[in-house]
Amino acid sequence: MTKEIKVAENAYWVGYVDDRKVPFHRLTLEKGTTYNSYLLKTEKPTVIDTVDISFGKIFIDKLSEHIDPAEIKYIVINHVEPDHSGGLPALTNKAKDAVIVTTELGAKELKEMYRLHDREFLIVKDGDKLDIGGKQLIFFETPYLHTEETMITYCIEDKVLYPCDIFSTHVATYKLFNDLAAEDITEDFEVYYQLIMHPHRPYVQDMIKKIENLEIETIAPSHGYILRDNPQKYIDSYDRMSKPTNEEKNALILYSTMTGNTRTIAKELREGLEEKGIITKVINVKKNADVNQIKEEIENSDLILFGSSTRYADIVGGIEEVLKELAEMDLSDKFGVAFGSYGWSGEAIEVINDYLEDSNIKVIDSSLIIKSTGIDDLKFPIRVKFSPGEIESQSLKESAYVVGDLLLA
Ligand SMILES: Cc1cc2nc3c(=O)[nH]c(=O)nc-3n(C[C@H](O)[C@H](O)[C@H](O)COP(=O)(O)O)c2cc1C
Repeated sequence: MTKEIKVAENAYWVGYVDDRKVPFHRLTLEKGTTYNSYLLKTEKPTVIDTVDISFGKIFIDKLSEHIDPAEIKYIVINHVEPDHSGGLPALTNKAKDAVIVTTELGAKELKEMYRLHDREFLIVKDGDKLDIGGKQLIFFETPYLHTEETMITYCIEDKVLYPCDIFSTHVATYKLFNDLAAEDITEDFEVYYQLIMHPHRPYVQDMIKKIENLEIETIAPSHGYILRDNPQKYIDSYDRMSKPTNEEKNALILYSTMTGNTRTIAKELREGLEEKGIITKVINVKKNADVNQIKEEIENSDLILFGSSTRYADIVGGIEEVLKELAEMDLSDKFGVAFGSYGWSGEAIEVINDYLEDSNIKVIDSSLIIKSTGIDDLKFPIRVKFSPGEIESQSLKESAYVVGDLLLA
């Protein structure tokens, strides 16, 4: 039995300290990590997040030092990734009647991941409250921090924020409170932010707005240190690191069209990029366009989006004349994206992508987006059948946001 770690009155850490060199997001966590789970021992005992999927049994043993797991009434899952929800199969096995509290998307994903279709779920939205008998919890949706379904939990009576991955550090230690740390934790804290949160920094700003009126005495995240000494310092640090930079970024959208559908795509992409603060220029590249002038525009841009519709399996307008030049240019510091409207096969988009691949531009494709952001429902190159409808327009905006974030990272 390890020493009791108490976060607040009747609130205990029931996590696991993983002192291996932990493989994580294609990195190795040299200092290991912890999976922080918390037990609120109220009239309706509640567990907030669990541990990595490899440590289900140890987790139940740890929890059993405080309570018979069968007594658990609520299991709050802030974030479905298996390093936090992985103890759920072991816990639900013991806590037969516990209700799982999470977001709508979280519930959908958990049911699939752990075959929990028969379990009772309580779906919560931004600002919803839950009385757990002696303490009240409030939930806030914090999408993309770190994945789309994520939320955070605040305990009103204890003034403790349980933000899951947000405000975490990767370090294996039983001295879990920041004031007990043997060394300055700033670097570990900031490195974690840069790796996990920074690609989603507009959402960090949204999250900070949601918590700014909460009285927070302790931040109890899901990895590493529990921040009870000056928690505001860490919120301010996230605010500072996630603020948009003044460094100007330029995008160029080049397209060719027959009837205007690809122009509409270009317009949606431009609007999305501009919402991200990226200065965006759009050029309709007609036959006999001035290729040298367009090359100059490319040189001055950080991101170039090349679009064409498909006509008899081929590219339209004058854009291919520009594409032919790319292999001879140094584009190694630039990102490139292919897009276009099509009817049934859309070869032009793929041929554009081939031109990009044959140059040294950094081609944004689905693989790169998944690896850098974890987002898998936006497809690159960007393909739209005929004219974009409402759903496609929204998706184009989101694609622009993701590309914009990549550019600003
Ligand atoms: C003459 C002609 C040929 C076309 N050939 C193809 C084709 O080979 N493959 C395809 O996917 N779509 C084909 N389309 C459909 C267009 O790509 C589609 O209508 C697209 O939305 C047009 O976009 P735009 O307005 O930007 O030119 C063809 C359309 C026309 C008028």
